[in-house]
Amino acid sequence: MQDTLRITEVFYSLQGETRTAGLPTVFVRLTGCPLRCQYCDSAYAFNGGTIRTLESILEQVAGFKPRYVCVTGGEPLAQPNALPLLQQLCDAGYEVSLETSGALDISGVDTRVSRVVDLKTPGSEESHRNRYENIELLTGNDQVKFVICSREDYDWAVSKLIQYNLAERAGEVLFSPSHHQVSATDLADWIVADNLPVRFQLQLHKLLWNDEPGR
Ligand SMILES: C[S@@+](CC[C@H](N)C(=O)[O-])C[C@H]1O[C@@H](n2cnc3c(N)ncnc32)[C@H](O)[C@@H]1O
Ligand SMILES: Nc1nc2[nH]cc(C(=O)O)c2c(=O)[nH]1
Ligand code: SF4
Ligand SMILES: [Mg+2]
Repeated sequence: MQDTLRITEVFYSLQGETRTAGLPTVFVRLTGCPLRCQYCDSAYAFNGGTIRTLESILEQVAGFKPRYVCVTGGEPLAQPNALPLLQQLCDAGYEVSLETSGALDISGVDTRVSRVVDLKTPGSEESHRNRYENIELLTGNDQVKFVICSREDYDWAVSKLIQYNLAERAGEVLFSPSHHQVSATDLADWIVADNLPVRFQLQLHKLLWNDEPGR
């Protein structure tokens, strides 16, 4: 039996988020997620997908000749074979990032991978799933993201930033507005007013291509 993963899509686009925003990137979107964030823009990846061998995924990625590869979902870490996929992508020489909800243990992820851990805010309605043990594992190669739905979420994110000293612990702390749920301008103004050591980000792919899957 070969190693397999359930995959929703593999596509080439510009990275819309995180510290490599704007750079051409291959996305591997794994199917399935144990969470149900109220804002999820990738609910089409909850079900369906195709069972594929790691070999066939690596071959398709190689066809794009990328520098950057982003493994996302769904929740990638819900499939055990995400770990060998990440390792083999690193072995192939790509700069690899992983988007994860932080609800599952990140300790087995190859240390060459930039782990983008989304600390789920109360507004997501999944904050009870946060696995705070993950925070101690973060290094300067990793990123922490807050997707903010309201002023209350912003205040909560600031309290976690301070409590866990996240700006020192992680390479980047990202504050992103939940799409159309909070004013991006308000969020930007709050960050400036509070002189926060965080990076504001907008989902570039939504500005460029609205909300089409595979972009
Ligand atoms: C679709 S998730 C997949 C990876 C993983 N399940 C997670 O939540 O990090 C990728 C990123 O998109 C963010 N996201 C999803 N829907 C969003 C929305 N409506 N507005 C802003 N960010 C969103 C998530 O919070 C997460 O950081
Ligand atoms: N262009 C583009 N950039 C992205 N960065 C993270 C994405 C995701 O869905 O996880 C994503 C996506 O879906 N598209
Ligand atoms: S954890 Fe990620 S994929 Fe799962 S529901 Fe939340 S945003 Fe969507
Ligand atoms: Mg997306």
